[in-house]
Amino acid sequence: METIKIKYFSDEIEKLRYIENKSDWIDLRCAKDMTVKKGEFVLIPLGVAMELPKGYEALVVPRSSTFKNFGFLQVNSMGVIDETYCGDDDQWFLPVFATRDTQVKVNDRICQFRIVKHQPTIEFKETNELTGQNRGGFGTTGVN
Ligand SMILES: O=c1ccn([C@H]2C[C@H](O)[C@@H](COP(=O)(O)OP(=O)(O)OP(=O)(O)O)O2)c(=O)[nH]1
Repeated sequence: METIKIKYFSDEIEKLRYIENKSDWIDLRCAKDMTVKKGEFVLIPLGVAMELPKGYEALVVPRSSTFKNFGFLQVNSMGVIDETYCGDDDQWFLPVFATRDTQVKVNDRICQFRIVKHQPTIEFKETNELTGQNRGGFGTTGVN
């Protein structure tokens, strides 16, 4: 069990909950009503800032239903919340592109996150030749 210190920027959103036995990804909510025009890029405030456990970062992705419900595409594909993003004003945001005129309401569940451990320290060692077997190049295994 890990503990996350969390600050809410809105009284109108429900508190985050870890739900057991379903999916361990945790839903995040939109912190204000927003009307967005087709073709616009906006940062959706998620109404929370957190101090992640030491040695962890958080990954933010859309819910499966986000595109169907709102027509939003997450422009960075996956948000990475660094452990150092832990200040009092460090609210989490979801950067999105609206593919149609749309509305999102305060407290709507818009995306989800989980925490993951940092990768180990990595040293790059340059070589002129790799000894592994070639796979045939990018995208060569076909569709079946
Ligand atoms: O979808 C996202 C991605 C990032 N962040 C916050 C947390 C993260 O720690 C910080 C910086 O993100 P990142 O390092 O990916 O962005 P950058 O473009 O490299 O900006 P910076 O110069 O602030 O590092 O912004 C979000 O709130 N939502």
